[in-house]
Amino acid sequence: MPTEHHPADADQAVPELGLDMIEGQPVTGSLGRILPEATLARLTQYLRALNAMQARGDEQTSSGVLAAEAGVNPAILRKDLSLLGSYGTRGVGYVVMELTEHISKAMGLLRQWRVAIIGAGNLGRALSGYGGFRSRGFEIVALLDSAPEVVGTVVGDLQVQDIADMDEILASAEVNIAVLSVPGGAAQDLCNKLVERGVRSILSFAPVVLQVPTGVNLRKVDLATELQILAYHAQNLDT
Ligand SMILES: NC(=O)c1ccc[n+]([C@@H]2O[C@H](COP(=O)([O-])OP(=O)(O)OC[C@H]3O[C@@H](n4cnc5c(N)ncnc54)[C@H](O)[C@@H]3O)[C@@H](O)[C@H]2O)c1
Repeated sequence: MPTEHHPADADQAVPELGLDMIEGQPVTGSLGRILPEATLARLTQYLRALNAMQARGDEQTSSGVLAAEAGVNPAILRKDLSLLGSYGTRGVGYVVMELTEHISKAMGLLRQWRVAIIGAGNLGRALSGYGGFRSRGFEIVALLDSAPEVVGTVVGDLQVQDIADMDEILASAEVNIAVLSVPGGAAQDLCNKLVERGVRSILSFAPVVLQVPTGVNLRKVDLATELQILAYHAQNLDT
């Protein structure tokens, strides 16, 4: 079992953690390496578990407890945290607040991200009405649509704006992340326009493959794919 050091000790042992999050660029670890996608996904699980610990007043935790609450193997957790230059202390473990801040900093979550949702249909309206983004550092600052009957309607504290005014809206609202919740046929054109206007982080729900140039981060959410994978596993359980 690897020795664990307190994060405060780690700061002394590793004076320059080298954590950096450049807008639109992948997160890099203590050695300046890009963190693996799987590690990034697990870091969000650690944060969720740490937030739950904070909510119930736990001040310290161990890699074993954190791993169990995050649903991850403890050895993998220690390896992930070592990529951030973060170490606990054997017998003491991690200070919950410090580790939360450490992971949040590495992931670029100590700043507020300004999100525009393009497409104010069923999905766009549901997303913009969800209160859980703001507390995690993502503020929905604009909701845009092209349909005349949708533009001007109100969702929560946002009024749907006309996509024709996208340029001014992106600039004035200082948008740095865009969410595409439009039909597949409209997605690539909108994606191109967003990139042309300097948006370098795009999350798409559209059921199409989108092309973006180097330097733009595109992520896709596809519940249908997840369901199909579940169906495959369910079928194997039945046989
Ligand atoms: N990835 C997933 O898991 C998932 C789940 C549900 C829906 N979807 C996809 O998300 C998208 C939205 O689904 P929905 O149910 O909200 O559809 P919807 O028809 O209710 O809403 C789409 C909205 O996009 C607007 N729109 C169309 N073209 C536009 C353009 N060029 N500019 C701006 N707005 C435009 C429409 O006016 C409409 O309000 C669809 O592509 C759907 O397939 C994905």
